Amino acid sequence: MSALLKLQDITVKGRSQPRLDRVSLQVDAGERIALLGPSGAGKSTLLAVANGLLTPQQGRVFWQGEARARSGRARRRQQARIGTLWQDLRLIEELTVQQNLNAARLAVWGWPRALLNLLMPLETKACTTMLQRLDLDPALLNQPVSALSGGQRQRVALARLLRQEPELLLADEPVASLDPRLAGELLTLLLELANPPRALLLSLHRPDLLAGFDRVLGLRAGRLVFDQPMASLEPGQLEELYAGTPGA
Ligand SMILES: Nc1ncnc2c1ncn2[C@@H]1O[C@H](COP(=O)(O)OP(=O)(O)OP(=O)(O)O)[C@@H](O)[C@H]1O
Repeated sequence: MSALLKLQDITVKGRSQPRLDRVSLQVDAGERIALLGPSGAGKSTLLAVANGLLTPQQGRVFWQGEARARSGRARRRQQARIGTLWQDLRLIEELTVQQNLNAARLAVWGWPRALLNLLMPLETKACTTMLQRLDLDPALLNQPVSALSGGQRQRVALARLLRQEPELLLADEPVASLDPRLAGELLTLLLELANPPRALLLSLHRPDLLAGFDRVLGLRAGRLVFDQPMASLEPGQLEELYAGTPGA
């Protein structure tokens, strides 16, 4: 498999200690990776470096073998290949489902088409297909997001993510605030959507939900303490990862 994302010796400084401390890892096409670690370990920071929102003080980031562009069109083009599912979903409440889905295309559309989409939502057929793929009724396309249930919102957020046509999916603790049923459903969906060659890197607080992942990373105090196939993870490694933290 080929490398999608490579982080090399990444350090992000923090107030008293580094948020990430010389972290190196690679995400290959088709991998489904769970990122574990106690609160404050640096999981969100690592995902922010991965999606390009945060530039590390030290180290290098490569996307498909090329050094990450510092700014401009090349950077946006690289970032458009990486889709992020945020814990709070970041849907735009007052806009319709279709306008929200199309928000995923703004990076490639340019502003005239983006403006037109606000007046007259575009690409209805592609949006309908996306909703159907996520078992949502296409009649929802014209509904404002504010009218949807919690479960529908999650699926719309996933549909928007897919509409971006990313090669790498990132998700920052997507199940943290969900009841067990919704959490299980969302993880199953994400694992299904991350079908090869697409890859998934997902941070998680819950080691009980690791089924279906190929690889697991353990982060503690900004350091990568393990990076291995899921099948070889030992219970003792989890105990050590969470030792001395609340709830451990
Ligand atoms: N914007 C920021 N500026 C400075 N330090 C920050 C900032 N955001 C987070 N930190 C610090 O960086 C460290 C890592 O935080 P991060 O949010 O990446 O951890 P996390 O593993 O995602 O935690 P959680 O599971 O609680 O979300 C923590 O010590 C945190 O206080």
